[in-house]
Amino acid sequence: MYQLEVRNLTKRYARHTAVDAISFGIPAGQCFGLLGPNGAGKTTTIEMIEGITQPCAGDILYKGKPRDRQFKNEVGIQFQSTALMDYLSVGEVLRLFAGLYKRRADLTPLIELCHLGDFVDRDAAKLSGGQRQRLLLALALINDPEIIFLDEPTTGLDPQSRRNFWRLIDDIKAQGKTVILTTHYMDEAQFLCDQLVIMDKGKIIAEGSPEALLKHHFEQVFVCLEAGALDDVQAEQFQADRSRDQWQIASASVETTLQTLMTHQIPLTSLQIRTPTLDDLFLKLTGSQLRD
Ligand SMILES: Nc1ncnc2c1ncn2[C@@H]1O[C@H](COP(=O)(O)OP(=O)(O)OP(=O)(O)O)[C@@H](O)[C@H]1O
Repeated sequence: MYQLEVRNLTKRYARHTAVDAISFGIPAGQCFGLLGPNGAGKTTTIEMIEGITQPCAGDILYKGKPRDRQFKNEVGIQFQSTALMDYLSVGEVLRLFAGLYKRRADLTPLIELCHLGDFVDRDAAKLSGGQRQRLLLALALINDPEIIFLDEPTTGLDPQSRRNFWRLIDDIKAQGKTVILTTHYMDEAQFLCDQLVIMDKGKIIAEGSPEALLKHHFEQVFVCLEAGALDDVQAEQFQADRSRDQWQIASASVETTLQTLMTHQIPLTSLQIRTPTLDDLFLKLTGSQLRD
């Protein structure tokens, strides 16, 4: 049985269908990702599951039953901000929120888990972006939830803070909690998620583990050369695609491709070999880049 399941979940706004009869199931203890470009319907989906937005149609089941008080007690939601943070210290915010719940996590290990020990007495309003996200994460964990929802948790963070946050999510997963996140970063999805649903225009266009999805959709790797390495005639001959400032040749056999390039005396000094990513998958499925 899935810990959480949605069936034919649908949300319409006027004539626009933001989420179009999608179904998926999430086993306990996994990191489940909703991946897709802006406007795909990720936030609407997650907000319907959280109970913030009312679906137009479809079912949401928690442990096999419609969501009830138990669901409310056992989930944690990471919000983008809380107004209280402007007036209180980190420790005060945590204690205040802890007081709102019957079921609650022990604060000392929670502060340690979220690396907030050095900031307990600091004004929450004075935290950096990464520290602030860690406090919001700690607040989502304050009722010791079984499932935690994170909506675009690393948007706006610098690369180092993003990586630190990913490690933190791994630690939360190691405690057996289910993590449900939305993201439009394919590297984030690839690093964190056990299972993915890729959405576009309100529909699911692919689902599975990142590894299985890539294996299923790609037999090739990409042989990449700088833009000046091929002229247009050669590019057509090698069926090379222009991607940013590179030529990209999809190759089922790197040896054969390299031999052919050498036979045609193509300069190989800029050569790079790249395995397909979820960005490539999205491009293949929709004809557009995940991030535009
Ligand atoms: N309250 C609303 N009223 C009308 N349309 C809405 C409303 N909320 C969302 N939409 C529309 O529904 C679609 C899906 O939006 P949603 O925010 O779920 O996408 P998303 O995948 O989370 O995108 P992003 O990554 O930009 O947050 C978009 O076209 C959006 O404009």
